[in-house]
Amino acid sequence: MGQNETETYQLNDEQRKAAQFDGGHALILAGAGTGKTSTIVARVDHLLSRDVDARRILLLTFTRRAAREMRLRMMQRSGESTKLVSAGTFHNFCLQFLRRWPDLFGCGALSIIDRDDQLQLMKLARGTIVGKDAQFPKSAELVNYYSYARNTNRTIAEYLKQFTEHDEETIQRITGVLQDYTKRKLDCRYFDYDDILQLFAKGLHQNNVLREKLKRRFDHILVDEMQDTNPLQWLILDGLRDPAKLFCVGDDAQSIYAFRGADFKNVHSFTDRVEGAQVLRLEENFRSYQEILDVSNWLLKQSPLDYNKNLHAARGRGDKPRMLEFSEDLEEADWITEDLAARHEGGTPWAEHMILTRTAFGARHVEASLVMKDIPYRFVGGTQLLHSAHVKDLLSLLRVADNSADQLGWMRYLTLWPRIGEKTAATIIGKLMGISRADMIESILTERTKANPRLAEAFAACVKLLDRPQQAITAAVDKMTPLLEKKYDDWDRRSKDLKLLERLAEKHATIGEFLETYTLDPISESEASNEDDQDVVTLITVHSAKGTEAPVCYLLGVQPGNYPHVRSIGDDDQEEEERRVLYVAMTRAKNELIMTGTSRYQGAFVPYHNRYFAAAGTNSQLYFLSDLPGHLLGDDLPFDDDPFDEPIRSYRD
Ligand SMILES: Nc1ncnc2c1ncn2[C@@H]1O[C@H](COP(=O)(O)OP(=O)(O)OP(=O)(O)O)[C@@H](O)[C@H]1O
Repeated sequence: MGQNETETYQLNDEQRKAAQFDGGHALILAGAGTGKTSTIVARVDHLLSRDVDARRILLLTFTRRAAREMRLRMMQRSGESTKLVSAGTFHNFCLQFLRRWPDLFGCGALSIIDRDDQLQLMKLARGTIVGKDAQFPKSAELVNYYSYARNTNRTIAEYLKQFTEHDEETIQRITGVLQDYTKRKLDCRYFDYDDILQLFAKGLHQNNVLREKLKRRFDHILVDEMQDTNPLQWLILDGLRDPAKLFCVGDDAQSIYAFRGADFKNVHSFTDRVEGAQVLRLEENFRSYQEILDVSNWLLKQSPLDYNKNLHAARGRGDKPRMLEFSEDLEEADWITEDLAARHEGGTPWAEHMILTRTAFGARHVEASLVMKDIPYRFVGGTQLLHSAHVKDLLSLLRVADNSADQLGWMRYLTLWPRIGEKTAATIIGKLMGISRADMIESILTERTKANPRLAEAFAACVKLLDRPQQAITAAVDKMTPLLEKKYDDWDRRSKDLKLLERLAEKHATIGEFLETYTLDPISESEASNEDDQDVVTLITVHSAKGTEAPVCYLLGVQPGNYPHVRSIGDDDQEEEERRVLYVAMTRAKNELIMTGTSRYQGAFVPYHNRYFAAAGTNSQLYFLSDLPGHLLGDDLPFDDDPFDEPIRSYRD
């Protein structure tokens, strides 16, 4: 749904039936744009009208953005009382209870770490257990194994045996590294993304007291994007249901998170797992014109899987999607931004346009062109604000102020200062471990880092401001600016990001909460800087675009090698997921879908996009749109109507 739109329409019969369902558990199987979000919002309204206490409704989403959007729409529809509905991501929901009852879950204070930290920690574990062995899986692969096994609720050994070709000895060594990794994590009181769900699921299923407490907390559990739940998330829902009723909404054709262990069969096997559950369908699409759905329907029909989807448009007919081909990236980018500028000059707000990209990297030419033409934009899924080096430097101080056992944070913070190398830092960290009193830490720092008095001062200042994150950042910036100015040539540009941080922190109650929010659900630089500006173009990765829409959508890089992505070719499941990624992308458009691509692929320049692979010596079937009938597209792709590609019929025939 377009952000901040107020619903002025009536639900159709399918939606009403779903929203007012008064039976037990329900699965709402719905195609793109059929109003899943609207139906969930209407369901909450229905429950409230039946005097269900808002506090006993739980609404789980996959992203913070989706939760925010739901909260806003619930409020618009049903008013203030919806503020009492618990609406958040799976991770936030679980974390809230881990924090509330740490003893019952068996966890104390903790800091959430992101993938970069996981990699660093894994590198240390790999180095200790395996040493130098180029043949042994790299740290990134090990982090993936670790995460995938847990999200699919398997032991590491089980997972490795089933899904990799490693021999028994390697499996044992990998298990050893992962055990060392776990130990390091616990020593530093770190939690990674998956720990949150795992610990919650474990407590829920293995601790009867806890389960009874949790089960009694909610009467209705509403789940958005059910197709993206992984087995661990399913275990959580399963543990919370009965007497609580599940109301799960999903679309198997939009499942694009298999790489995180999501299993869209959770949708298919719902009625087998949840006895007596009913399946309701939503099939009328309210978002797009039929021509956009025709191309999307065609794409799904080519699949060997039966998605059983044939979306029809409530809005009727409009323009056909267009396919534009350029000889290179820059040309593609310039065309898009010129088109945008012309539309804006013609009176269309920037916000009505969305540019979808496969990856942040794949949009760099467009981003550059937007900047050059001064077009305001927000890049959702772009370069993460908290990932840039200078921001990480500053955050290292906040991290150690918040959790003094945070060894990675200390290593970064200490080595920023002159004459403190990794060895010295390691010695200081050794002294600090096990000490939790801030004044004692401060005196060790003062004693050990005499040449850099600001190092301890900055720490002391932040510790005092743990519950005033904005002021803590101001203090940290003040103390660290001379240091960072020297480190970065382009400090003027970088320092602007720190201002952004201060602004973001304003909304949070503690440093811990601030760090946690953006570690769990990262925010991009341009998203942070344009958070409050409404009239901007949205540049967005397809994965982040799920659940959103715009009147005009430009879909970048629609060309062989991208759909399916070359890396997925050969793996049937992955190829199929790629089809769903393209499907999600296409179905975001309300009025106009403009697909663009470049004609360079693997060095081969071929004039027509649907013949690249043949020219590059590759199987043309590997491009999803190679057989797309020309009549489904607008005028820019005259392939099927090519006047030179028709036998001439004699007038005598
Ligand atoms: N009954 C209705 N009448 C008119 N418009 C509707 C109706 N229901 C939903 N819409 C509109 O249709 C669009 C799609 O709705 P929504 O975003 O809820 O769909 P969705 O099923 O969540 O889509 P997706 O899964 O593709 O993200 C929105 O613009 C919404 O305002």
